[in-house]
Amino acid sequence: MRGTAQVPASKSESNRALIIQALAGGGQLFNLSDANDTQLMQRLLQDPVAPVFDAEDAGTVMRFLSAYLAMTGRQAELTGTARMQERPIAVLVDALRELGARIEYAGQEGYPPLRLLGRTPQPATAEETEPIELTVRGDISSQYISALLMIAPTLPAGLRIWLTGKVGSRPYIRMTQALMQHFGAVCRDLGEVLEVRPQAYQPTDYTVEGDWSGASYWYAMVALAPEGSYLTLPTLRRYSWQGDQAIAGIMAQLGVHTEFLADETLRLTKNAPAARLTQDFTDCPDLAQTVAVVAAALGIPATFTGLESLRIKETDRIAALQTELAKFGGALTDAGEGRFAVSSESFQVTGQTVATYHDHRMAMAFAPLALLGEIRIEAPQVVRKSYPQFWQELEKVGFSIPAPAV
Ligand SMILES: O=C(O)C1=C[C@@H](OP(=O)(O)O)[C@@H](O)[C@H](O)C1
Ligand SMILES: C=C(OP(=O)(O)O)C(=O)O
Repeated sequence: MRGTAQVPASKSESNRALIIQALAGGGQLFNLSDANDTQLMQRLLQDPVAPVFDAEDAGTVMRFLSAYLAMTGRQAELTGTARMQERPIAVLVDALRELGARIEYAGQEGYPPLRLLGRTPQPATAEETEPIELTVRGDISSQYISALLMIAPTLPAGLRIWLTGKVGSRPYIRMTQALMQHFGAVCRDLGEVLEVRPQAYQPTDYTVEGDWSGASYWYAMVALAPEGSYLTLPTLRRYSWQGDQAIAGIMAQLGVHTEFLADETLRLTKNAPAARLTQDFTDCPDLAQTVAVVAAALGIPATFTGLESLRIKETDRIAALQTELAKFGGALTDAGEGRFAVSSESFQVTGQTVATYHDHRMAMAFAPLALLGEIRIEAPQVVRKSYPQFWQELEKVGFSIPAPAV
């Protein structure tokens, strides 16, 4: 395999930039993602009177818009797919209520859909200058914290958030802070405490970086490709705000060498892999599926930790991985105390059909197995959530993807 693959623009950066741009009242955004999650955010933000906002299956849209709409005092219903209605949101709703938002659950308590009923302005604190203090758990989703941080500069006295529990996806919180800062709003990060003073966002231009989570599938392909393979990936930065840049270090152990030919041109080449892998995914949960499939396919025994949030994403990703890996002779076994073992016995790719469970990452994580044999992917259009051009890019580097026989 040799060639150049285009990765999409980061949907995480895009969706933050869109919310902050709306709060800043201007600034131009370049290289916005064509992901459905971003298209959706853009559309919904442009509709000032919609009575119902449908976030579909986009976690960032659901969480960031809840905070944005609630704090701008809008009255509307916020809903999503059947799966979105199983993804918890109580931590964010509780916090927004403390900030004066009136929110009801339209269905099950603690889950979307939400009914936003407007906002009672916060009673001034004794000292007008003291920020409102919130305690927010960080062990369910970092998106609640990002959502609160982005609206924090608009609060009359700002916000101080005390984080409790094991904070997962921390780099996404740092990405939020970096984008806020880019638009002129400072967030003090004291580890357990995040503090934002009232500030005005400045309309500023921003060019979104390529998506490192999307790049992970290309790393996987190089890991499974024959000796002498290489790939070039444009738009990825040496100094990224995305925690999923961790894929470079992880894949170094699975035999992929990363080199920047220029600041935004990445070259991946094939190397010898290590004998085993131990990896904590607390900071980068979206990489777990990619790495699990590669380790199993290469027969490299691996121990994974930090997978707690996988069960509440687009699907239960642990169950989905277990079922699908088993079709090839791979396994993801719960070893207790938060540890999972990836193993495989005579891993073989012989035309199996992979179910995707409405999860873009299931489709993309298993696609690289096509380097080892024929494989069928069910509902391949799921990739539109984050990487609509994924299959076309595969064809460009030489994969043959015949239309399925009906
Ligand atoms: O803030 C973000 O852009 C994201 C945060 C992560 O979610 P959690 O914080 O729920 O782990 C990640 O899995 C998701 O794909 C995108
Ligand atoms: C978990 C994901 O997205 P979200 O939570 O934003 O739906 C993802 O893209 O893998």
